[in-house]
Amino acid sequence: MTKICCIGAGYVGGPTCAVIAYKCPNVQVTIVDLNQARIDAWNSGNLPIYEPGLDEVVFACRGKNLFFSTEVDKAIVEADLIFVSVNTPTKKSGIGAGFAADLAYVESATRRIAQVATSSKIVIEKSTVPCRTAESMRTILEANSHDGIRFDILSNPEFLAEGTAVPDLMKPDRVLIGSLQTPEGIKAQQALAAVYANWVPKEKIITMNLWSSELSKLAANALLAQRISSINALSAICEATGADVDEVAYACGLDTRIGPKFLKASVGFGGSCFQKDILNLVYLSESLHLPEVAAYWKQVVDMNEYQKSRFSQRIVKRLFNTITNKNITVFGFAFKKNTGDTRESAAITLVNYFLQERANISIYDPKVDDDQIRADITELAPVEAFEKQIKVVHDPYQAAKGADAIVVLTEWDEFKTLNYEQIYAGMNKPAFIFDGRLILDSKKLRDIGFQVEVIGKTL
Ligand SMILES: NC(=O)c1ccc[n+]([C@@H]2O[C@H](COP(=O)([O-])OP(=O)(O)OC[C@H]3O[C@@H](n4cnc5c(N)ncnc54)[C@H](O)[C@@H]3O)[C@@H](O)[C@H]2O)c1
Ligand SMILES: O=c1ccn([C@@H]2O[C@H](COP(=O)(O)OP(=O)(O)O[C@H]3O[C@H](CO)[C@@H](O)[C@H](O)[C@H]3O)[C@@H](O)[C@H]2O)c(=O)[nH]1
Repeated sequence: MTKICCIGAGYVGGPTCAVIAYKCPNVQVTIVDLNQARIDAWNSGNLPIYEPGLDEVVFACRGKNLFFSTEVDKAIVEADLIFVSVNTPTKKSGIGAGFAADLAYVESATRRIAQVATSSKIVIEKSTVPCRTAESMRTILEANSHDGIRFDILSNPEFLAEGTAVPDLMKPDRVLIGSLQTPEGIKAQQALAAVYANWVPKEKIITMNLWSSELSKLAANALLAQRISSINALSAICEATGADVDEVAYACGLDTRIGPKFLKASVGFGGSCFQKDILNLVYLSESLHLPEVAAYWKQVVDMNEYQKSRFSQRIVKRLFNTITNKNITVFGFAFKKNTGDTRESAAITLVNYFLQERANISIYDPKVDDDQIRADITELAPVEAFEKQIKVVHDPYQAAKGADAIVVLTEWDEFKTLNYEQIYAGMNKPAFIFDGRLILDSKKLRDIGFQVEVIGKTL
């Protein structure tokens, strides 16, 4: 029986390897992590991450061919293939701070493999890493190889999006497997391809060289984020001219060369990947002495910051140039719908801005934990300000009671079907609603009596 170990039981390692176990009953999968609480949650009825369809997958195989454990060394020793799926956050200090990826976790997982392995392994880079990281991993592994043990390194970046992780994994657009183009590298590539071939059509399993595979991951995220920044840049022109950004996106998206996806204007992209990976690409470009290339990609992130600040300023301006002591209700704190994840969520930036303007804020999100909201906000603002000015509320109607304005920051479907007559009745007048996700029926809201402001539209 093939044995797979996955180091890192996070948003990627957990769902990815759970789906492998689900689709490959003849493969034994052990997902390990140093974080005991996370592993305990994976072994409980309440999984540590919310993803539609994930419970079914995990509960179907857990205890059969899927295991969660903190026994990292044991799982490494037993495995034939080892996924390294640890976090690679942006460095907060030292060389490259604010841009470069922090590879400390990748390195420590790699060193652990080198230290404890007693047989040859295929080591798979699943984390998103700068181009040529596999070379450093190989150097560490080879320097620590002993007793004729061989390590082959593959790059197998993950393209799942949060909120749709399970369907993305079940039916991926493509699976990339990069390897050194040596006979051993190609053999390792085939071994991993054989695992995916249990459910992914052969033509979607793409093999290529290691560096192309590593760079393709950063490139795909940069191109996706660039589309959002492009439509957001156009949303500013729409607001200034009377054009409607949804109509512009629709018109452009009908061109088959452009396509309709990822052209939804918004308050700005969030999530743990886009900003981190673009900054990583910017750093890589600078390290390669390509300043023009670095500046080009940096602009995608700058435009995203501009969009958040532009929307905040529009809110204050419409609320008669002050929100001090006004009641602002925030609908949605997650970085996108169908996830409880708040990493780099636009809501964090906006709520902090409202705090600085000394507004009273009530926040409603259907999935994000209260503690998470508190942690995100107090990372930037004093705890006293949080205590005094912020309430986390578990009911949208309660959250909007007595509000001067509602600000929609996450595109949760439930926000479309709330009873806005009831909400309007309980708000201060004039009652404002700011749609940062272009999901609400503006006409209906205006008929109720709301003052409605939508990104990329002048109503
Ligand atoms: N979140 C996504 O949607 C997504 C999608 C594609 C790729 N990625 C990439 O995948 C990687 C992982 O992302 P994530 O969101 O799953 O991160 P995460 O923070 O949710 O999970 C990483 C886990 O690795 C564990 N870990 C760190 N070092 C370890 C070690 N030495 N031994 C054992 N466990 C260790 C941490 O405790 C943590 O639980 C990142 O490089 C990210 O860029 C993320
Ligand atoms: O038209 C759009 C599409 C998305 N977003 C926002 O963009 C952010 C990112 O969304 P999405 O890409 O759907 O979620 P992620 O989970 O961050 O997934 C991205 O990042 C992952 C981590 O690298 C990759 O694996 C995925 O392919 C890539 O889509 C969110 O804030 C969305 O609300 C928009 O504003 N407009």
